[in-house]
Amino acid sequence: MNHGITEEFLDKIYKLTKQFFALPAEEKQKCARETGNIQGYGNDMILSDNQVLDWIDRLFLTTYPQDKRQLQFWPQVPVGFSETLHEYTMKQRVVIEKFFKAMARSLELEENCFLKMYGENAIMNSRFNFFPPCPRPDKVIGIKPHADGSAITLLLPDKDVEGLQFLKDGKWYKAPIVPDTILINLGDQMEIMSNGIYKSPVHRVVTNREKERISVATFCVPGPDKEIQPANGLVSEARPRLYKTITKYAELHYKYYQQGRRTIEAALI
Ligand SMILES: O=C(O)CCC(=O)C(=O)O
Ligand SMILES: [Fe+2]
Repeated sequence: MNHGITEEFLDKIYKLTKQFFALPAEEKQKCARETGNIQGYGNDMILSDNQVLDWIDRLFLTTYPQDKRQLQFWPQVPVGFSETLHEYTMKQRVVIEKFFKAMARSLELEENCFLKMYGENAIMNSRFNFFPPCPRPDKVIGIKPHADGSAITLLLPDKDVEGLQFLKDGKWYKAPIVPDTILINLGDQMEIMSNGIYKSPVHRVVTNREKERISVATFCVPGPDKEIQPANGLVSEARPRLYKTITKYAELHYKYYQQGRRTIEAALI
């Protein structure tokens, strides 16, 4: 809320996402991911033999910095998809900057403290998720329990179909549908920068027998050259430093995710 992006614009993203996934398979395959590349269209990635796959189709695109875009994976149809994604990326950048400043102020830190660590050329990856109806929702999960490996994630959950759940004190709680909202989820790298004051919550997506569901998650990730560590102002004798200095956290995160493990454990001192 108060993100300055109109409901009309968000509706356009929802509509284009639905239109993309409704295309015939051969049309979507034009954006298909190639082996060893995370960008493009495909199912859950297979990284090991005994992995339980998520019930999901996805289109994963790096949207920022612009020279990291691999435009061969950006859909030509539905018409307007790529232009709208570019526009959304630029609007999100404004939200991200404001959000990091507000987070720093909330901890009585200099307002650019997180932004400086996060970097000017931080990466944005947008993941368009499609969860088809699933005949065995009791057995199959849409996205298995995980915490995001980003600093923050800007999420557009489906406007009509629930599915996202958060873990708190050992229990799963449904995230309510709140129209016209971008849900900002804190990722592990924000937990590290805040020395554990802000937590990166574990969440999952459950499947559903009758209805398909979509969501659009934009992961905001510090560039690979950036060192991420607890902000100086948040470390004291009373509150010792909890995490190591980390770089390239995102790479570690993919491995841990597929093993159903929490990456943040690797960062603990
Ligand atoms: O589909 C959703 O609502 C959440 C997606 C999610 O957690 C993710 O893509 O990391
Ligand atoms: Fe997530």
